[in-house]
Amino acid sequence: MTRPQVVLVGPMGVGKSTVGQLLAARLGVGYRDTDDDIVAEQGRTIAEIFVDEGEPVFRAIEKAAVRRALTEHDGVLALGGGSILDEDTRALLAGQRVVYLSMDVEEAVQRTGLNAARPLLAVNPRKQWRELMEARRHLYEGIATAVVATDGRTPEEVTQAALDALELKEA
Ligand SMILES: Nc1ncnc2c1ncn2[C@@H]1O[C@H](COP(=O)(O)OP(=O)(O)OP(=O)(O)O)[C@@H](O)[C@H]1O
Ligand SMILES: O=C(O)C1=C[C@@H](O)[C@@H](O)[C@H](O)C1
Ligand SMILES: [Mg+2]
Repeated sequence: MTRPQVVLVGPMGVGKSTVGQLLAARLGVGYRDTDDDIVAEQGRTIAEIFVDEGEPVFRAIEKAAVRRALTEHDGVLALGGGSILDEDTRALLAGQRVVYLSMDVEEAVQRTGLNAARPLLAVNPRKQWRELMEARRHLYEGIATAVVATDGRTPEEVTQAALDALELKEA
């Protein structure tokens, strides 16, 4: 069994995939993303899983995917934005190096826009994002080793801030 060097959490569109890949390159390790794992394993998009089977089934698939990735991957791991809703998943994250990437609502709307690939933001992105964050902010903060604000920062600046916050050295 192994464990990731860094786990990235945060809401949809905050830059987990973008920053995760930059961080992995800087650390000289691999990058993995549980949303990508789910799409590969299921052979369909996340939006399709939500439409075909509903959110509870997606969450069960996600929980298994996160558990697997946390024990298999030793690089940078980005989790789906809602994965921290699960209590068992939060327990697995205790003791790991977890970075919460944060942003405010205006930045969120700019980054996610009206992107139909994000089923939870499909109707009224600004209102839905605010509601999601009211329910989740304390969960992200509760499991984070470090909180890195991404507003007004380039992906490279966010990556540097994460390395600094974790006091990690580059490869
Ligand atoms: N620091 C940043 N500044 C500006 N734009 C950014 C930044 N980081 C990411 N982006 C842009 O925001 C969008 C979402 O980024 P990304 O896909 O990395 O987020 P994510 O957290 O992985 O989202 P998802 O929840 O869909 O997995 C992309 O278009 C990306 O280019
Ligand atoms: O925040 C969420 O609940 C989600 C985030 C994405 O990463 C995907 O896992 C999916 O769109 C759900
Ligand atoms: Mg992503």
